[in-house]
Amino acid sequence: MSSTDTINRIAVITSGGDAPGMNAAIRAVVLAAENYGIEVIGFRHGYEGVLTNDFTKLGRENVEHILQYSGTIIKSARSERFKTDDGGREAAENLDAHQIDGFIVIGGDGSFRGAEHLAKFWQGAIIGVPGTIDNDLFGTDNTIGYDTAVETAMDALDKIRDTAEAMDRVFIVEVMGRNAGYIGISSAMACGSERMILPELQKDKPLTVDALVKHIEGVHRVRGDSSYVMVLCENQWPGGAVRLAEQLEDRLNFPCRPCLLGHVQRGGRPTAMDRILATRLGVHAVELVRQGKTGVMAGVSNNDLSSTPLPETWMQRKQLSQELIDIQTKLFNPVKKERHKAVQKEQH
Ligand SMILES: Nc1ncnc2c1ncn2[C@@H]1O[C@H](COP(=O)(O)OP(=O)(O)O)[C@@H](O)[C@H]1O
Ligand SMILES: O=P(O)(O)OC[C@H]1O[C@](O)(COP(=O)(O)O)[C@@H](O)[C@@H]1O
Repeated sequence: MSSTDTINRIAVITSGGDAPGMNAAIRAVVLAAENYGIEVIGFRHGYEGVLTNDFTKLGRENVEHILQYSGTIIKSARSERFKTDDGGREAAENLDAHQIDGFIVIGGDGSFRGAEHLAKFWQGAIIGVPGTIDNDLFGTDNTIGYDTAVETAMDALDKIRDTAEAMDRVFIVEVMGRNAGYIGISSAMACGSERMILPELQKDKPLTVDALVKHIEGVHRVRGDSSYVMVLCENQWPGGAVRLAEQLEDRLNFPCRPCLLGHVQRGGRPTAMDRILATRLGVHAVELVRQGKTGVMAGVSNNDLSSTPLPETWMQRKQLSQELIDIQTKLFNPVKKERHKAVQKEQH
């Protein structure tokens, strides 16, 4: 394995879904590397660029003023070809041809699986940097992009609430997260949503149209005419928010509107939190390469820098906060509160 003295050149890719803050992470890698006299090259379009040898040299002048922009200056992509053994071997040959000592991949769990795949064919140091809006990686408090995505969802939900409240409407707002409920629960709490449909809760006790209708009617009974904003995580309802809105409208006989936030959540100015996280993790990744570490993800745990073996990042499940779930589903659930009051009245 490489040691501090032998690190001359590092390659970096952004892979999988782009996330706000990826540019800040690239910048941090380049500036930290330059500090140690290490050259950096960026392969474009993730692993695909490593296969096609599509690369660019990255120096201070390329990255100085990019941290306020989302997207990624070296582009991101998904590559099916890389997943094969031939793909892995070809990528390794290209990295050797460039005399790369360390490889930094900024992406999500799929990209880290790709890093493990590469390690079968390539001997250099491989470090993962968690970049995904989904926040679904074990070994780091937050992933790069998550905070910005929640801000974006919150902004949209606040706007939806204005119309919902003015017209006493039900809205179903679909947020991203693939199969994780982090964006869902955080944006729901930040906006005082009446109901959330999260993958983590659906697994134990899937919600039905009947249960949702009952809840909406319960909220109307408690509050009178009022808005009702539901946060639905993607992939949690057949047909998504559009279908669910139709099903509810059929039963309730008043307007239920769907709203899909989609890729809006992947763009926009990264929040300060994401820029700072990305900067810390980019620098940390370079330091890990210099220390001769490989096969780990650079993370921040309890606000301290950490490193976690790559397979653990996707094999161990990061848990949603039970405290947040309880506040949303029990303490602040208007219908549960009504029942609680009724029980208290009976007891006196
Ligand atoms: N099991 C795997 N083996 C090899 N490469 C993989 C594997 N899973 C994902 N990859 C590579 O990582 C890329 C990004 O993965 P993907 O799941 O799409 O995004 P993310 O990293 O955001 O989770 C894939 O297109 C593929 O090139
Ligand atoms: O970019 P695509 O192919 O539309 O994929 C959408 C998916 O990407 C994400 O935005 C980010 O996920 P990844 O970081 O794992 O790619 C998910 O929330 C969403 O399910």
